[in-house]
Amino acid sequence: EDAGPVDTLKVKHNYQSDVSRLRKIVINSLYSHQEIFLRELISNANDALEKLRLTALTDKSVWDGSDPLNITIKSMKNEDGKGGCLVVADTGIGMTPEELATNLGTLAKSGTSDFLARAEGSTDATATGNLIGAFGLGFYSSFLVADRVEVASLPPATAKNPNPQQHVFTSSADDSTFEVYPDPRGNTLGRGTEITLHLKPDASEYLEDATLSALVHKHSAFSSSFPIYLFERWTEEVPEEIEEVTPSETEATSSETAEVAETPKADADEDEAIVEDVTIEEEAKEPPPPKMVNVTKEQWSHLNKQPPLWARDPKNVTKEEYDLFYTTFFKDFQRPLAWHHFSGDAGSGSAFKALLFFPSKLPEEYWQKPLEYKSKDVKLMVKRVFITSDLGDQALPQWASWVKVVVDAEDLPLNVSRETLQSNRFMRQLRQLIIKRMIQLFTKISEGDDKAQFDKMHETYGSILKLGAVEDEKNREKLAGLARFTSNQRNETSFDQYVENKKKGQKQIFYLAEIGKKPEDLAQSVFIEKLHARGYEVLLLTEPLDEILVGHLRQWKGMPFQDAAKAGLKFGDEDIDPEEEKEQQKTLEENFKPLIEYLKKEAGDAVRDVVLSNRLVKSPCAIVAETGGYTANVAKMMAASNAKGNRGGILHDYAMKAKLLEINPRSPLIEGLLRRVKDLPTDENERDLESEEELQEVTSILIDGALVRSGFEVPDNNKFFTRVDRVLRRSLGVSEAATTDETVKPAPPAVKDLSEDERDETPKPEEPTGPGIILPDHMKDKIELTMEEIDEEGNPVVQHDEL
Ligand SMILES: Nc1ncnc2c1ncn2[C@@H]1O[C@H](COP(=O)(O)OP(=O)(O)OP(=O)(O)O)[C@@H](O)[C@H]1O
Repeated sequence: EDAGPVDTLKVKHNYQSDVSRLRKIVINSLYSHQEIFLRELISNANDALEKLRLTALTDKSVWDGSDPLNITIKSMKNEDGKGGCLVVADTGIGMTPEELATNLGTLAKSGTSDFLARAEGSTDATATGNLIGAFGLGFYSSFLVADRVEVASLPPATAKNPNPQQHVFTSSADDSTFEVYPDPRGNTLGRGTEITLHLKPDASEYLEDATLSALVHKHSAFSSSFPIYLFERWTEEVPEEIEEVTPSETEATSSETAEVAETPKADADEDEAIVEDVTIEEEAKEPPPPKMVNVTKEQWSHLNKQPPLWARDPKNVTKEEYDLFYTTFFKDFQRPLAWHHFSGDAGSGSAFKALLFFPSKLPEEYWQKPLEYKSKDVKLMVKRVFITSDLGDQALPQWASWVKVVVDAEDLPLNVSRETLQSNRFMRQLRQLIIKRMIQLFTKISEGDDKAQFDKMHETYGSILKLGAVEDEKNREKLAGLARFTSNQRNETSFDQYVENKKKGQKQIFYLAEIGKKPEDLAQSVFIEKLHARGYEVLLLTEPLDEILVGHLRQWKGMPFQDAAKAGLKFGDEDIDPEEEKEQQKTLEENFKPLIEYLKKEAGDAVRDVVLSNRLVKSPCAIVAETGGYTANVAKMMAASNAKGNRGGILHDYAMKAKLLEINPRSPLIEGLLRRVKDLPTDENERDLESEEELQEVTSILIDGALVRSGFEVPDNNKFFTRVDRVLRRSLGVSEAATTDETVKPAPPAVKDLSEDERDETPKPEEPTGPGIILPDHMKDKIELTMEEIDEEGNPVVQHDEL
């Protein structure tokens, strides 16, 4: 075959493998999401127009503002009525042939492999659909509806590329290759990109104007601030009188307006050009009623005529419109949790309108590294023109960096460069302004009646509020006030609610912290036994940031925070009955003095002191950290993070040891121990060493038990269990000297020592040759094995014959 002049210029490329994989997913598993292709193409067209406009800010030769920036959609049915093409075009930045090949032939997006793996692993089409909603398939979604796609593109002339040439990228749905070649039609576009989709037979609905118009309204009404035009044709029946023209004159009329029909002007909606193509259906018959004729009318109709949502009066915007705006503008497939639509002057006279959204879910990448996440969704517009989403030095603090905002300023000069923007007063105020509005929105949800929304807010943003309170000193009080905690009395309480609930005389906010523990388990802790029994509220802090936050706040409304696992706990009513209480305490201390002295000696280094407890009800004892000492929770964090800080230093050692053993004078166990200690003979000659050792052992188990009960680890697990074993034996009356039969069945011989045949043979069940030991045949006459069974006391029971 003779290669035509164009064919010789065609360059064939292979798709990068990721692209092939992606196209496969598109073609095979996304049938039910066909319609998203239009949204994706419009979004790309919008980006290309935005890019052109931004480039033109600094380089007027690219676009001097004279020709319109717009997106057009036109369908063309085949003559035979079967199938046809859909053409989506823009007058944006366009692509060079190299860009056509790289942009459309490779996947440069981060996270693509992850997306592919997830989409390929999923059998659930809806899940894949959601993934795509989140990820955006972009250009490749064309193959959902098209067998073949042609992309003609022409970039603007620049100093570097003074004579750009229009090129075509073409590929079929089932090809693993694509071609790029000069457009045989020449530079027809003027500038921009034109995508022609040769629709699959099952996608012919996208040739219908009504379907296309509905789709644009559904998915793309808010996705572009550039006009989107649809080429519409329809037939009207009109009285014959207007058609007092000959067919040739009609053609002339139509060609006069053809230009308008072909390329919509920027103001096409005011100047709607209608092309009338007339067919005379019937021969003129006499007389009236007037003859009716069918007239085909055509028009570029402006689909997104409404001003952008943020510029409208909030009173006239419906919830559906906010939802739709959010999902299309910020490309999220889930509806937002809440929004705030406001305007103002940023204190500097710069009038602006803004829309702020809380997503209902935060991106995975935010949770993975919240401290490195950079906001990309504060979109700054000037007079409806997108300028930047890079706030540079004025970026939001980490806790707020996920928020999605569009701000449209009226008074900023349109050609502000990004650099001058950074130092602009409005920009400096923008950050505080957004944060203020975010806190207002959180407060509104907190105080509102929508319980479902409130719950969702705490599920999604609970930790964010705490992060904010820790990170953002200026807004600490406000954010901490919004945070909710579980307590021993209710599932959610704020610091304010806690303070309202305080008991008479109570001067401390009680809390107990252990990361990762369930609040209901924490509620069982020894440390809050008495607080709980007496009806005091204790905050149960189980999230990583909780304790840090409490540490930063130190107090709330004048009430200091008190760790229930630490010394210093005061109910606040200790002074109500001072004389009687003090007397009682004195007697108790006097009474328990011998036990306290004994325990101090026995506890050795494990604790710094032993005291009578005022926080225990049922438990015999607990280990309490002193002020400056590590609680079990902190000790665990230190171990987990392998914190080097003071480790090995004097402070660290002090903090590790700064613990008190608190004993409960009303516990029968402690009373029992006291009796035994009191009974110890004081005379050297009367000492009973065995019972002294027993008492030491019991005491040691009690202390270790207190450590465990209080969340610490025992210093030596082996010693602990050896002691427990001994005490168990004693209580069961088993001899302490009795040893355990430690005979075990040895592993069979190594496979490499067996002959070939034996290796393949499946082992036959053998007659037992001894206490459960099976020898392979070839070893039976080589090995002599004697075994003896012993009883508990270690005495032989039966003597087995030799094997
Ligand atoms: N109409 C267009 N005009 C100019 N360039 C385009 C056009 N459509 C696509 N491109 C280029 O091709 C690239 C790939 O497009 P694709 O739709 O696959 O991904 P994307 O637009 O980068 O991502 P996403 O669709 O998720 O926003 C774009 O980044 C852009 O550079």
